Amino acid sequence: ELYTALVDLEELLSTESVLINTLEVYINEQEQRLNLLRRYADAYQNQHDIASQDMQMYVSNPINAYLLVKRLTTDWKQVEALMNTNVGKEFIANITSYRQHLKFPSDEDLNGAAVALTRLQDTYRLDTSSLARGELNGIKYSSELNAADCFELGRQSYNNEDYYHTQLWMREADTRLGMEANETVERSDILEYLAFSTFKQGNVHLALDLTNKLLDLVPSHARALGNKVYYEDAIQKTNLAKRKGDDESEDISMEISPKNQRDLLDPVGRDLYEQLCRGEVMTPVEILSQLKCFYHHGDTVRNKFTILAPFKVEEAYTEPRLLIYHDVMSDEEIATVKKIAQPRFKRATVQNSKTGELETAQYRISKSAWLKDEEHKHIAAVCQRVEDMTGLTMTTAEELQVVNYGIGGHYEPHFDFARREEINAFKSLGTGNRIATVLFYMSDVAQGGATVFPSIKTALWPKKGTAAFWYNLHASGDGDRSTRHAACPVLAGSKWVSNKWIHERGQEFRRPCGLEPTPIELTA
Ligand SMILES: O=C(O)CCC(=O)C(=O)O
Ligand SMILES: [Fe+2]
Repeated sequence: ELYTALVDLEELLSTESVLINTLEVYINEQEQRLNLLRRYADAYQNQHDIASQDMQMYVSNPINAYLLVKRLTTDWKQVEALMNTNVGKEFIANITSYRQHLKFPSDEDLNGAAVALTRLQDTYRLDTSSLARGELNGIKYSSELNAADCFELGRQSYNNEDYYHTQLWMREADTRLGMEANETVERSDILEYLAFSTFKQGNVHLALDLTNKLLDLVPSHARALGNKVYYEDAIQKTNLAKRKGDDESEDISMEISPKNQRDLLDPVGRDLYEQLCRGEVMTPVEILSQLKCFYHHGDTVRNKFTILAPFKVEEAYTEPRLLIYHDVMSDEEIATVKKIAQPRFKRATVQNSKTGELETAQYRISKSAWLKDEEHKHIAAVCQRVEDMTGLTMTTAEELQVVNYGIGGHYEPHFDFARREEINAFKSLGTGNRIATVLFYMSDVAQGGATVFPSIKTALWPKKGTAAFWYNLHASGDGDRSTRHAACPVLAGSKWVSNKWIHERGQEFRRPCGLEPTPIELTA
């Protein structure tokens, strides 16, 4: 699961460089072998030409006779031996041993990376051709995809039964193939996937057209012949049914699959979420006009430092009160946190609300690790800072969770607090629910990666060193459902955040009334 964090992908580049070296050495050895064989062949040809001029004369010379026999016995044995040398075997054995100590991606990684690309494509409305040209929102970042690369994206989508993206990428593969001097994929393979995914998307006529095109290329294509009959049959039945005026059987076997699996989930909510991620929806002006910036001194008795250097706080929303603290994590602290977290990264899990089990899920793609205060003075300092910022006790807070998002990494809308219906959540901790969240941004993100709150139409854009703060619970202890939030997919760059989740126990006299007006929850 390397694709889930960008830091892991970096290691793949060292794997690649080892492989490139190995391949170079292999090619050299093969070339040497072939050169030697070439020399043998030339020598044979040379002698043979001489012999051909006058064969009788040639063999009547005892030296020639000897040489001829020699060439076809011991010499030829050497040629055979050379032809037989399996240089590759040794190299393959080497590569197999690399697999034990170098990072290699798996087929699952390939699928994950492909799904991530299609997710970015949907969320940020990227058109397939621009993406294939290596452009993200008009900015050219990477190399282009060739027809075979596009074909593979289509094939991965197909394997995930995502026929919408199969169609998009197979069409792009076809377009790109038309421009290729050295074709990287067979057109018939593209057409086969394209026809079938078109059928799956409900367009039998087009599926038939495409199948006919495929049969023009490969008349004996067995599956295409079978499908052609099947599609023609389906069309005929539909026509027949139409003539009979029998509405019910109109769409025989034409199951129309949704755009993709995720569109099955609450389309309105998804739309708003994606608009926020794209920066198309912003906090309503009537809220914006109420927002202020201020200095916050915190507990100046305990921490005199904040008298001189108070926290710079910016309100991002009123109710729930969303606060942005500027410059609350130094570059040095960030470097420490990243360094300690990286070797411990594990794919982030989510709690199954029915079984209580932790499991991985497509809707949360990142890697994370937990850091204890004792591990480094910088980690302890960050924890103390959260106490100074919020006035809440850290004695019942969770350890610092550090997160890195990989290609298309994201976390779909969720609550940080446990809902009543959820089994097990936080029970074992004995510290109550997650009363508040502090989310530190430990990197800037080139494109995408906002934290968005759909219920309040607000997006926070990552800025290195800042932190967001909000209460997840009303003063009553009930969850504040308007704090539902998500991490948008990262489009370009690497996103690092860390979370400090603060719990209820110990806050009885701490939650400052002044800082947080708490309306009575009406909607729980
Ligand atoms: O990364 C983000 O922007 C939000 C992360 C988040 O919501 C979480 O980890 O609970
Ligand atoms: Fe969250």
